[in-house]
Amino acid sequence: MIVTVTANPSVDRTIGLPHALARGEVQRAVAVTAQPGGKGINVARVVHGAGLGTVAVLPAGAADPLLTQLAAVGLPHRAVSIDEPVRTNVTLAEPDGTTTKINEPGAELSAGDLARLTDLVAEAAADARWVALCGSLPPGVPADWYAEVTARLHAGGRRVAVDTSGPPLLAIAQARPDLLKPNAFELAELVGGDGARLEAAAAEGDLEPVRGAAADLAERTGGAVLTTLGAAGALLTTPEGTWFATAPAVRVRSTVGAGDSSLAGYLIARHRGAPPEERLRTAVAYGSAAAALPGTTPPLPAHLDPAGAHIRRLS
Ligand SMILES: Nc1ncnc2c1ncn2[C@@H]1O[C@H](COP(=O)(O)OP(=O)(O)O)[C@@H](O)[C@H]1O
Ligand SMILES: O=P(O)(O)OC[C@H]1O[C@](O)(COP(=O)(O)O)[C@@H](O)[C@@H]1O
Repeated sequence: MIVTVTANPSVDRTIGLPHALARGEVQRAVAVTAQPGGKGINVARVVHGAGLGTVAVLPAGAADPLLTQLAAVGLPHRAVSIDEPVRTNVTLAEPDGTTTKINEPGAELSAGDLARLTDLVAEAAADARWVALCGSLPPGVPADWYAEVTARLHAGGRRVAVDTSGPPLLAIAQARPDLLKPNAFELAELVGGDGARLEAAAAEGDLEPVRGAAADLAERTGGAVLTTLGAAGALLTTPEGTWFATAPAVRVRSTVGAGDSSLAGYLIARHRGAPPEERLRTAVAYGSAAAALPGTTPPLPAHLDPAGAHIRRLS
């Protein structure tokens, strides 16, 4: 069982444009979709699609459209009821696959909401092997909440994966999560440097900058670090070794949910007892399959091209 936590869920509204985005001009959308979103929800949908047990934990009012959407897609979930509506995050999708995301701050959680969410996470995690804490934190939630929840889950013998950014990411390393999933920009936030340069160097075959940065981070957390590098692939750093994988070539339609799908792929393979290099292969296969699908559509096993990922051991 893999439990996911999304303190700041969303309804993802994807607006398809017929041409490249033209700032300051009127453009007509060619397609508009609304899908359940938020990082933990996306991870849980991929895990569910792979046939593994999962529960997504989140805050949302009983009549919120997000819960209707989750019921419609059949995702097992448990929600703490809140008063404010769940946010809407907008993606502008251009024909060449360029995606521009505008994420709202999210529904504020009161101290009582947060206490109930924290208790629900502990309760849902009772049967879990892994708990994935995913995404930004909404207003009202302190930046060290993931660190606090991680300590509580560790005390109960659970393994914890974290995918976040900004202040909650800076606060998590000292809680020693078992797995961190930064992208190149988040890795640079944590250890310094320039994320775009890390990704560009990796795309040109120079893996040393990202290898060194991820090794620094892994030393601080003591756990594994899965650094995703967009079209350049991903790097897995563990106490047993470091591996790089190229991403399978795909026609990109929407990269929204690609990183979440990578994390889900890693956890699916880990849950099945796969060795590190196969976990990495599964992660990039899921990430690239997500990038080839529209909006926030979660990839299924049938969408994967694991042979399209080439794995190299670096150390
Ligand atoms: N343009 C792309 N072509 C192929 N695969 C991609 C592309 N962009 C992302 N991916 C896949 O999705 C994974 C996660 O992407 P990334 O952009 O690093 O994550 P995040 O969404 O967290 O920023 C990558 O490791 C890769 O497998
Ligand atoms: O919590 P954040 O950082 O605002 O991100 C939430 C957004 O990210 C997503 O989870 C997609 O994430 P990735 O593209 O990084 O996989 C969307 O579903 C959601 O709208």
